[in-house]
Amino acid sequence: MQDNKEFGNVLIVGLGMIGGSFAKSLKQQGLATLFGADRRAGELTLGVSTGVIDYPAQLDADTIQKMDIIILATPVRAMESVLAEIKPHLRSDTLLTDVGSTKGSVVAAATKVFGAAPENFIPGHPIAGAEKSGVLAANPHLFEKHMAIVTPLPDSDPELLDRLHRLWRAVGADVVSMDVEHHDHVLAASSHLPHLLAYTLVDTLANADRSQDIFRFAAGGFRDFTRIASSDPVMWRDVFLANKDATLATLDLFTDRLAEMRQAIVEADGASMYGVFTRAKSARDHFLRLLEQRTIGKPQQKQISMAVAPASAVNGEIKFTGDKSLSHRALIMAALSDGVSELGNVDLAGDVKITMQALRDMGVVIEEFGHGAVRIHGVGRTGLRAPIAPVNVHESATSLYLLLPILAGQNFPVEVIGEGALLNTPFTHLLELLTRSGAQVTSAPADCLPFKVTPAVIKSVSGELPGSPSSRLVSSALLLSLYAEQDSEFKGQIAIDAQTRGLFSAFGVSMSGSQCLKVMPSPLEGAEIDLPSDLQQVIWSALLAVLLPGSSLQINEVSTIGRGRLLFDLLPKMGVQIDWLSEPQGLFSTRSFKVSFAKLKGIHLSPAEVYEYREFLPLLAVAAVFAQGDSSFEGISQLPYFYEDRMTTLVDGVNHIGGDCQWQGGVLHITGKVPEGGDLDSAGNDLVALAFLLLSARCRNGAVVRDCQKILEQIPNLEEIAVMLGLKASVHI
Ligand SMILES: NC(=O)C1=CN([C@@H]2O[C@H](COP(=O)(O)OP(=O)(O)OC[C@H]3O[C@@H](n4cnc5c(N)ncnc54)[C@H](O)[C@@H]3O)[C@@H](O)[C@H]2O)C=CC1
Ligand SMILES: O=C(O)C(=O)Cc1ccc(O)cc1
Repeated sequence: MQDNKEFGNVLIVGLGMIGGSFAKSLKQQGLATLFGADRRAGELTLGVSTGVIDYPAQLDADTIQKMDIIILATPVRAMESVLAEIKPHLRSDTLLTDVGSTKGSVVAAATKVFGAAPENFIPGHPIAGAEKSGVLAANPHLFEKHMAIVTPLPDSDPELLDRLHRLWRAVGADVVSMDVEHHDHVLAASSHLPHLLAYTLVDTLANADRSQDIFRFAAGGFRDFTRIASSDPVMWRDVFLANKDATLATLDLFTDRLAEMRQAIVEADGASMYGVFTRAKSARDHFLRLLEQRTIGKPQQKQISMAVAPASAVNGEIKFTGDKSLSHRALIMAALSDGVSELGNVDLAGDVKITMQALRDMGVVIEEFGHGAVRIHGVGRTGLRAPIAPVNVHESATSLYLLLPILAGQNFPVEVIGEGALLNTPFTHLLELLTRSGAQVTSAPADCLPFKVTPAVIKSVSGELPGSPSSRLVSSALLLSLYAEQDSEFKGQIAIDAQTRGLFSAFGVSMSGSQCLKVMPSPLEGAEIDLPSDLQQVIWSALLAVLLPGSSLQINEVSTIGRGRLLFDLLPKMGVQIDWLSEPQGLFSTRSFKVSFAKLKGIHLSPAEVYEYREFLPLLAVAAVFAQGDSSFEGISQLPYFYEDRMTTLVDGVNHIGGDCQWQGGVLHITGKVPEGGDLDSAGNDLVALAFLLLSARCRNGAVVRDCQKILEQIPNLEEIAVMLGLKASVHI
């Protein structure tokens, strides 16, 4: 027997599917010498012959005393008698653990047997399994990319806890730690209740009249829903005997909801049913994506690049999905309205999905009809419902800026959490805006997420906004003003663009004044709005046509107010010729136009222009790279820091592939010059990536744009659009 293996001698008591899978993985990796004990001798014989264990064993003094690790893998109610057998011979430095599906009962059994749970006993539970049982179902890969929960007790030995973590990691699991009671409540809902429902459903139908036909014509749904009713009956009987209270609590909750569904059917209340189904569908879709990330590997860690070969010409006609920023805000305002809104051409990708999920979690019914058509059943300004879990804005700063002000105006407390880079971002200006208006928001240190929002009276949102406000901060202020007791008056820097005014007026909110803007809080009315094309994509494709000789591109339904003024004011100054094909129409003065190849001229942007067009600076800078003569952008350093970061990444990329951009005294100077091409790193910034794709199309040798995950999340059909326009772009993972 070798004892130089990392985990030494390991004994599995209960060599069934889970114990066998564990043993097989350790044995195949050569990490331990495996012993198996089972009350069924046949399982041990099979265990040896199929290479799951090295030796069959008894729970006698000789065996127990030479073990470094003992893992209990019997059904949970058998563990007490197994512990009693082991106790007399157990060494204090042997790690004693288990894999049982309930934890309170196992701790109670150990306490009963030992007087108090010993320091070397640390319970565990893999969240991986199958409806199979027995050692022949052992699968050494069962735990890979799944979670294993450990529930250390107050006196657990830290060194042995460390060994338990290493043990689970060795079989491929991600280890999480939680307390016993929490474990039993969470698992009662996520695992025990579904098994109870599956067993009961199959049993009900199997004994029903017409049961033959019910099973004969059972569609895929029945099979999916009831797979787990093939699980081991002894194991599951034990689970429900062992986790009685937590299972009853979740079962009662479910029974109440089922009764509500029954009532909805009695009353033919389609709206309620639809609400539950849409919420459940989107919650599950969202949850499945998270699960996929766990099992397939996290996509945000995958590097996605786009290679662009020098392109010839772009031609044809195109209409883009709706403006992202308007989509976000229109959804929120519709959700807060006292009626039903019909929105068309909404961009439902990327960050907008996160906002939508949060609204659904708070009781808003959103119907999707494809191609960006949605119907939203508004709940009124203060009609959101407290979500079951914290509101998660993931990595979307926009969702945070738009949701936080409306959460501040609700009458329930709520926690807001985020992920990734957002967790290290201070939101000082946003918090300042909210708290000085009377909102109650507390944050983690350094103004970072998570935030706790408690109900409070919003007094007024008046005054100057902190710093040189970002577009998001302006939106936060406007949304917050919907909750203010008094009219809000904005002064100074803040210029509310015509699109925003249009959006607010569509929902019945009036604004007056231009220098000193007043927002009168009032109930919102449901609206019918068709959103204009996304302006980033419009400007991107228009510049693509302008840069590539032989191009002629028609772009449909573009808003020509607000930032849409770019098309009238700024681009023509650079030599772009816009041929308007239709008269302005509707709320956003939407028009179609044609744009063709043109020789660009350098441009000088004042600080006011830089502020107004701050979201478009990366695209404008790339246009300047290909323009004749010099360009300069003043005042970038006075913008919120992330605009400057964005431009720094852009400038580094341009210079890296042979362009000529220089910062002098805070002014960005760009000398027109066609770069050679090469590698462009967008550092995960979506707008920089979009600008780099434009840059690549016209470089001498094409280029590869790195780190395109975010832009592909925001514009999922970007590759398709590029190909449709005639751009030679391809995605590489
Ligand atoms: N099946 C699953 O998907 C999962 C099960 N678990 C837990 O893992 C444990 C084992 O489950 P499975 O491997 O699925 O069951 P299994 O039925 O495949 O294996 C259990 C084994 O324990 C043996 N056994 C029963 N009483 C015994 C006793 N007093 N002394 C010695 N051996 C005894 C049985 O003969 C059998 O071989 C259970 O506690 C269960 O709650 C945890 C996660 C997933
Ligand atoms: O087969 C399935 O889908 C399961 O649900 C597996 C499972 C069963 C019991 C557990 O305690 C953990 C996982």
